[in-house]
Amino acid sequence: MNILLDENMPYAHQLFGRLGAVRSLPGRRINSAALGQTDALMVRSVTPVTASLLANSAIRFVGSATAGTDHVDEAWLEQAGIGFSAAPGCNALAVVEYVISALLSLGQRDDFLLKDRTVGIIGVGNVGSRLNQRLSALGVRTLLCDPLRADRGDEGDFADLATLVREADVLTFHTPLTDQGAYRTRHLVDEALLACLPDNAILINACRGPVVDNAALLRVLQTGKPLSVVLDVWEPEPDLCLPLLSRVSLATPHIAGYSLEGKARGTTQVYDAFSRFIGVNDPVALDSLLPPPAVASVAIRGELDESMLRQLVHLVYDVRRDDGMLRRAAAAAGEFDRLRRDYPVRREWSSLRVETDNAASAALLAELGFNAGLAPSR
Ligand SMILES: NC(=O)C1=CN([C@@H]2O[C@H](COP(=O)(O)OP(=O)(O)OC[C@H]3O[C@@H](n4cnc5c(N)ncnc54)[C@H](O)[C@@H]3O)[C@@H](O)[C@H]2O)C=CC1
Ligand SMILES: O=C(O)C(=O)[C@H](O)COP(=O)(O)O
Repeated sequence: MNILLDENMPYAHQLFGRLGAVRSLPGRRINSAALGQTDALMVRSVTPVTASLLANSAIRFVGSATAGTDHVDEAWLEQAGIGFSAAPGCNALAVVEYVISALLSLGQRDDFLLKDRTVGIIGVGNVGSRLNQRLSALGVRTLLCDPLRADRGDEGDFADLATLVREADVLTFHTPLTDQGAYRTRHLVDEALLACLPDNAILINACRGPVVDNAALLRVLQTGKPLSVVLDVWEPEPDLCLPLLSRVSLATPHIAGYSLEGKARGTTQVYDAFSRFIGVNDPVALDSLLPPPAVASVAIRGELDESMLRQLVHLVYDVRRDDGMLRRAAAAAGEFDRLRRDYPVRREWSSLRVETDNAASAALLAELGFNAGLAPSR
């Protein structure tokens, strides 16, 4: 069995090596000539998986260690009889932690409390629903927009996008990138929507670059309209529009989902799916792979306020580090992908043990996903 891997998949050599001969390549260099006699291909989001890649290949299975699947022609794979699995939800918590870090950072910069803001979440799937749960635990008012779920009759209070634009202080987008049908998301944020945003609104895109019309966004920012913009994803990638970069509040190189846990879960989910596909029963426990975190525990006292929460959140992950990294490197060719390839180890909140002497704080921290414990006060 010959297996070709995207090089940006932690633990993949170790795991897929149990099933066959493995080699890896940068995702953007995986093309039909590179496939040779490969039987199974494991990609991330930068490799378009289409008929032109696979039509004359021996590939029987494709895994994508990502939540998004807009790079994969799933209909073609199905009619070609090629197995496929993505990794739904693998990095949802990482994106949530990215968004909350961004909001707490902007709150510190602009002197507002998150709990006084209304956050509109567009796309209430794996990321959006977890973001809603954590923000609600923090007492933040949220408004939810997911017309597919609303039309399906899912439980929940769903509003339309126009309501969120009117009523929310923050709009954060967590939809797939789609081009067809009533729910298409390409350029969901266009010039008309941007014009309707109230002054001082916060716009976050951590899903796919083209969900926001980047040229329209630049034009609006150039007029001096006061907006705070957080962009993790760009239109197009890996090319960066430097004038846009210079006008956004936080800019990162498509790493919102790049916690070690998130990337490792992506690998294990496609490993489990491929194992099942070839009839091997060898499930992998994520915890058996992960190293201990650099910062393992911390003790706090008293009631948790937003400033203390910000410090805890940023002890684990601070989006401003990645913003600085991108701004320092952005002008040079190839840096967007290099920053992603050499991304430093980043852990999720669950990796931090927080001991507190306050029962309410312990309960809140546990609800937020920290490894919280109540310690007797001394
Ligand atoms: N920046 C990053 O590193 C990451 C980006 N992503 C992107 O974020 C997207 C969302 O991730 P998940 O929540 O895991 O996906 P998901 O598939 O669990 O949820 C997506 C939700 O968006 C909804 N939706 C679809 N069209 C919509 C529309 N027109 N308006 C409002 N809602 C709509 C769907 O009904 C679904 O509930 C992924 O498709 C991927 O493209 C995901 C993970 C990491
Ligand atoms: O899972 C997704 O969807 C993502 O956007 C990934 O976090 C992106 O990572 P790469 O596939 O570009 O390494």
